[in-house]
Amino acid sequence: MRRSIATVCLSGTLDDKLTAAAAAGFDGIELFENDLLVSPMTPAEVRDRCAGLGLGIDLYQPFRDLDSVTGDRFARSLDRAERKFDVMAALGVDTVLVCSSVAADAVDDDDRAAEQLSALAERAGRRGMRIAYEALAWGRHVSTWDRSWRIVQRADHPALGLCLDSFHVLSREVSPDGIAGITPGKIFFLQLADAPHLSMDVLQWSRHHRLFPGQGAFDLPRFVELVLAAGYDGPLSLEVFNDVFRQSDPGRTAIDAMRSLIALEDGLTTRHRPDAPRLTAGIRRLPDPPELTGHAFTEFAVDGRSGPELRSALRGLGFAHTGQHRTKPVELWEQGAARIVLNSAVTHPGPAAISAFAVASADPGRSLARAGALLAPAHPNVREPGEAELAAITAPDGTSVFVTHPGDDWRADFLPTGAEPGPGAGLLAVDHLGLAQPFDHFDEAGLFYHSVLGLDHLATEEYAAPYGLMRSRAVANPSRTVRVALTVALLRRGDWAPAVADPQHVAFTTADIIATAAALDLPALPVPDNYYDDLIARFDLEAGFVATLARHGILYDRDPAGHELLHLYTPVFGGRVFFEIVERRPGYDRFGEPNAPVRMAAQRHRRLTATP
Ligand SMILES: O=C(O)c1ccc(O)c(O)c1
Ligand SMILES: [Mg+2]
Repeated sequence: MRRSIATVCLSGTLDDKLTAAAAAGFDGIELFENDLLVSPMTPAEVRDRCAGLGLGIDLYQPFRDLDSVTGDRFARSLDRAERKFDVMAALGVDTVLVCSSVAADAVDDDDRAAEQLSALAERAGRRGMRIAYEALAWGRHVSTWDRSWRIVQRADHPALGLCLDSFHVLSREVSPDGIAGITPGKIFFLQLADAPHLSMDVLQWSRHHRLFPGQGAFDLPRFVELVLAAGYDGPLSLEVFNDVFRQSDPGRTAIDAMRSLIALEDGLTTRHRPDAPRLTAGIRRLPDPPELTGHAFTEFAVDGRSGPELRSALRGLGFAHTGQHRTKPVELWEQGAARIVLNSAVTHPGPAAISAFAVASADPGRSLARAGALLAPAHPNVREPGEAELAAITAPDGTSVFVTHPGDDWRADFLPTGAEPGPGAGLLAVDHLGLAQPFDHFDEAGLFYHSVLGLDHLATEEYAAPYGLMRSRAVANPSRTVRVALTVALLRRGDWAPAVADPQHVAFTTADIIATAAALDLPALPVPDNYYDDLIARFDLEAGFVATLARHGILYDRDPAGHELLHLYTPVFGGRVFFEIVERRPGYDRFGEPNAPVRMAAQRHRRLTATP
């Protein structure tokens, strides 16, 4: 199907927006009137510019407050419309979006609205144009899709149809099911936007918090299937009002937008409905995401200062330095199936950082083909002759994501040091990575990991930490052998809050955290007694058990179904990274989020009191 994007989704001048939309591969745009008004280009120049970029203009929008007004005002609206039809003719666009009236004096009368829309459609039709009528969720009287459809039916004019906007439909209580029964050909335009669940005024929700499909809480695949069931075969067009996107590099936003549409289309075809072949005739499919079998390795970039600190931390955790890269200053450290790579070939010295991680895929070629189809940038791989071919993509925060074979052929690039990975402290494998994200790319990152690697979104959690509100959203594969917890500070202002609010970490699993804790040779993280007092109160735990936890600085969480997590954190090393050790009791599928503020305060406290 045709893929389009409203200019209002993108930042910059009209020319910036068109260039970005074209570069991301869109077929067309919805031209938002304001973008034309502020542009020095004439409508004919805009038409030529779009044509030169291979973009069609699929919709002109919006025309406001036409319907339901009283006599005089309506006559003026018709004159105003004729002028806009002139502009549309020069632009070469044949459909205009008319949104339901928000005017204080709008009349609550479907017959009158139908009559007026029909009169407008008559004028549009004479010029070969069409009116797409959209019920704004905050329309004065017409605020639901079903009411706008009743009015369009009543008007019964061939040049009048509906514009359905997923935000307006799904933000209201009215069920969307009836959309499948709309007369074929009467949906003139489809606008797509996702949004998080928020309990707030619907206009504010729409104007500030819309997201691209797959980034919010709406069931867009189902919505699109209903629209396709009604015979719609026009563009899938994104219309996302979002405060961050309005200020972000439009080239990047347009790629994020295109990725969301590609993933949405792909999600449609995988729904097994009896009428699926007919519904999805024009839909493009991606290679299915292959099964991921685990974290292969995690790479830290270190420099002369952070490197020694991390080496000593890994030793304290029971890791052994088992391999040295054949050609690069890169070390392999191992314990059980947990592998850490320390890369000293950093170009920008600074705090240690998770620069890359590798996941093992049942079919790396197919994983990468899918990533490419979803516009994931390929990571340039500098490889010497004879070295393993390690393909990688770059995640939105710049982290490289390698996709390896389950057989670990990448290890051939490391010469054994002779050190054997002994039992260490009982660490078995990587449980998850904690990757702090820049605020502006948090939603993009969630969609990236979900669509590119086929990781499912787990619940989003928010918690109040000492230096600000944090949001965490984890993604994981179905077998939970790959988990990534994305976190973000919901606001970053001034320089009071220390950068320690944004560290990254690797969490390892153990089968017995008390034995592991006893075997560690690391500085402890001071967990306050207040925390343990509260544990007893909150969870009704045995005092003796809690005393054991306290002795080792182990934290505890229990989900509502009674599944338990025991975990401990290390201090921050190398300026920006720390480790976690988890003992997940069967059934626990979270990340101990309630304990994150305790960890942050303790890490901060230790920084202030520890001698370097
Ligand atoms: O917020 C608005 O005004 C507005 C305008 C046009 C649309 O298509 C829409 O969904 C919202
Ligand atoms: Mg809309």
